[in-house]
Amino acid sequence: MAEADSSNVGADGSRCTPSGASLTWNPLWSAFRPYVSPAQSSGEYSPESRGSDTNNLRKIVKKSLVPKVTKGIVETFQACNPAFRYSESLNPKRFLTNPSTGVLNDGFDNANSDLILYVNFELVNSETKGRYIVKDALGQGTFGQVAKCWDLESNKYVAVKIIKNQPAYYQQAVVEFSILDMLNKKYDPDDKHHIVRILDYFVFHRHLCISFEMLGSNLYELIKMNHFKGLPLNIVQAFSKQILHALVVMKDAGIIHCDMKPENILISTRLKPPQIKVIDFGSACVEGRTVYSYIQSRYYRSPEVLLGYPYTTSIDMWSFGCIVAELFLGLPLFPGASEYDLLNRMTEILGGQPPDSLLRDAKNTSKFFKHVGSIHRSEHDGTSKGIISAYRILTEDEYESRESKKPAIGKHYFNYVKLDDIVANYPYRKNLSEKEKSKESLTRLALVDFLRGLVEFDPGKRWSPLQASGHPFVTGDPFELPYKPPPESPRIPVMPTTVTVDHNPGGGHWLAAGLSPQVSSVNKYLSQSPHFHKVPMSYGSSYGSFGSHGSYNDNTGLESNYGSYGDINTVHAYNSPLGPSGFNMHVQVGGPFLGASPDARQRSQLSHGNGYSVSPYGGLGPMSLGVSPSQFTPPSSQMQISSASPGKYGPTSPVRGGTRGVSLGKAAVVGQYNKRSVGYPTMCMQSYGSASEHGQGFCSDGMTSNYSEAQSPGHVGSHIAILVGSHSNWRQQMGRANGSCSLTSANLKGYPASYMHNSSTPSSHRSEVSFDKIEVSSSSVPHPGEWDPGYSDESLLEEDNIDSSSLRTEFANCTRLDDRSDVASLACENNRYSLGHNQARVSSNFVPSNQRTDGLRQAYSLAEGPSTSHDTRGGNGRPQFSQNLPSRFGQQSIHRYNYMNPTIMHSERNHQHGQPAHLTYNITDSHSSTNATFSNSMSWGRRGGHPMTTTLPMAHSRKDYGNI
Ligand SMILES: Nc1ncnc2c1ncn2[C@@H]1O[C@H](COP(=O)(O)OP(=O)(O)OP(=O)(O)O)[C@@H](O)[C@H]1O
Repeated sequence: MAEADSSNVGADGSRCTPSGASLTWNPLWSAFRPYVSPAQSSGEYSPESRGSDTNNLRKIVKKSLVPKVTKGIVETFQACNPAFRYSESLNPKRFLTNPSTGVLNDGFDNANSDLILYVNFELVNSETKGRYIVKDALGQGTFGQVAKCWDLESNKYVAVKIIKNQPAYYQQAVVEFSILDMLNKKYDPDDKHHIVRILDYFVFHRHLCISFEMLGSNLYELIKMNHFKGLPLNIVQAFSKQILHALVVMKDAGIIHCDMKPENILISTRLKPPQIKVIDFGSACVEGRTVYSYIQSRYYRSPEVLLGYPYTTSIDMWSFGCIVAELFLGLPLFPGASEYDLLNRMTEILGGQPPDSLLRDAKNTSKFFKHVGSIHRSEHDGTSKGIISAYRILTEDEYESRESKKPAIGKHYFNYVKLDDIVANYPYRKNLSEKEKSKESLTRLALVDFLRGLVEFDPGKRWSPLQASGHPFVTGDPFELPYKPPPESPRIPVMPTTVTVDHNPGGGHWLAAGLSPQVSSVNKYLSQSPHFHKVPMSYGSSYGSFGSHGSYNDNTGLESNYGSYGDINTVHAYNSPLGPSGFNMHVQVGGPFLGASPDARQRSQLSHGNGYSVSPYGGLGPMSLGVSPSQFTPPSSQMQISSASPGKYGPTSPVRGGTRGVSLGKAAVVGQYNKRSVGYPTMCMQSYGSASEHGQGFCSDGMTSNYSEAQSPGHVGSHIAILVGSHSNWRQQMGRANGSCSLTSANLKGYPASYMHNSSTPSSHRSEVSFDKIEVSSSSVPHPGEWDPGYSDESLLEEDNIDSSSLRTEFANCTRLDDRSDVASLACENNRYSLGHNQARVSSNFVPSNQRTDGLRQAYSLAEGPSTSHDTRGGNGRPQFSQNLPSRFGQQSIHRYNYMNPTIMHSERNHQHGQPAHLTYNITDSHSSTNATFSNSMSWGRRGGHPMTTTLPMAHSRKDYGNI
């Protein structure tokens, strides 16, 4: 606008007024000359057009400066220069991946084998032509990245997990996908069981991408937003019920999640009323085929896992109990700084210890217990009766002398020791009438009883999800103690062959559980596949140990094979003539061949190979399902995560790291500490979305009685059934595991075949991976709306719908936020939420739900107290509170559009320093109590007078690697 139009320049070079009057050149005039519309300057000016020009001008002028130069910048430019054209391609890129220098995969990947993402980057499913526009980062971990993407087909946001471009990560993702796909399709087709949905998957530039439904905040964030004061009981009840739904399905399918914790339960805001969903099946395994002994995040780790005892789906119930307690208390029930500390807390708080039968057989018993030889009355039981046991937990000194190191002991945050007292004396919300308090006290009784059935030392007595679902705390029925759960089918005996793999760096388990990356004799049909590639004999040392029947990998090309895997396993693969591309493959672990399809005309038998996966190209490669990526990483390439440097590869949480040592991303990179529990699941793989979905029995548990169910009904498509046909009782749900899932060639076009074959990670690749200097894009990156013309208000709104206000929408329809009383009340009656008033309050002043704002950070650090930064548990500080450091999720400080009003959680509760209100089971009015408590009278908000120290446990930094 400042530049003079050429039409205003006179023939002599002097400036003219619009009317043509010649002027001596005067820059001031040129800068402030009256506006001349294009029509005027082109001579098409007429008095009639003047009005519209002026209106147009007014439109621009009317807007305040900020919108004009921000979201209206294109319009402004065009007003200044009609010839201006906006071109998105000329935009500077806002990178979401760090580092963002392309050094691998033709420049598409950074040094960590992560696809370099930036805002508006397009992911394309080459098969379906589906396009996903990357809008933001949701998470970053060792597995890869999770990006918030706009799905152009559905016009919705989705969360796309983009796996690192490495075989091990790929394989791990296949396991996650396979398990989840089976759960989605076969066990929860109507999406009623609170398990995250998989929407799509594809390979893009050699990266496996899995698209999930977009979810919001997780329960840890929710607790955090409530300043770790715990949630109202009715919310705890509602969430418990929903989580149980998921657990029922998982148990039904024989799937052990292995990493249940608040962080892995996300709130779905699209559903009304808001619901929670369980995510992260990256550690899941199949019951009866458990392999890894080192699983679960520490705070949520069950006694049997801790002690090295065979485990079942009941370990998830233990974790669930811990989650429920944490939802109510706001702090972890067992924030053990070490396993010893964890066990000690369990025995103190619960007043008991694992049964002798467990202690007798668990492999780690001697690490924590002393065998006193005769019946012993435990000191840890506060009751007069004591525990009769031949084992006694070690004292700290004993532990130290036995382990040659002091056990890390964390702080105690509760003013009471016993579970009953902790719950009973937890501060009540303020403004509760006496009547309401007495109602809540009865509900608390129900809660304690509920928790006791979950955090039960004896896995055999621990309630199943179904049994727990009937508890009055969940149903809202009158509570009568003690709750006697209906008998459930006999507990699944853990098969004697269940293997636990040491997490011993020396003895490692590179080849443990999963399936051999190499199988010497390859089924001819496999080898005939144009996409089948024999795995190059390039494996380095294989440290797997499994079974006792000799070397698992009998491939001659293997170098040091330190482990044995048990060659009792037999793999049958056959070609079904009924399916044009039908490969039916059954992997047996011992026992006769079962579940054979009658149409199997040709069959070959593979020995020593119990691990197969589906080649993306349609063939079956000797890849392991549930194989730990680490298995393919020779010791030489082991990587360790510095506890002090939790970068994005650090544990996502203090507890998280504790868990797994696991998997790929997570554990794989931890190298020798890898302890992923994936094993080779009895899993059915089937073409995603193919007609073969109807297949029954391909996921038979391999028992003879399931033979008939293992018949192929003649569907078309690739069926890959991996049967773990054990003689021993594998699980109760005979023949129920008819789910099937697969990643097939058709769906994975473009993925390097070699990745499907358990080939070892090329050393060159490995050497390129640096796990210790990864930083991710930080919250310092400007909001896309600040600079990205492609960013629209609609996208902002869309995001708001997702989890802006994480709770705004999440609970928009169910919360009653009372500003005046500073209590956000949630109306929730047996999962029925009622729309509250004063929603406006939650619509402002949002705080990023997945990113600490100053406010939150401040609040958090206040709670932490000065000592926490010196807390050495896990050796981790709280870098995630730093804006540019990874969050506790082991990911970047995520810049998200979702904001949440922290104040909604700020309601106060009465400070209660009174006498311990010991729980009593003498309920005189039990009938009314529970129901009443679940009525909509519950307030949402923190409790004042938190009985715990204001110093938060280090736990909340979630930086405890838990590998002690
Ligand atoms: N469906 C989803 N909707 C929204 N966010 C998601 C979704 N799935 C995952 N995320 C985000 O991505 C993060 C990582 O996802 P996920 O937990 O599945 O991977 P992970 O392998 O467990 O990662 P980590 O290394 O953090 O354990 C989650 O913590 C969450 O913040």
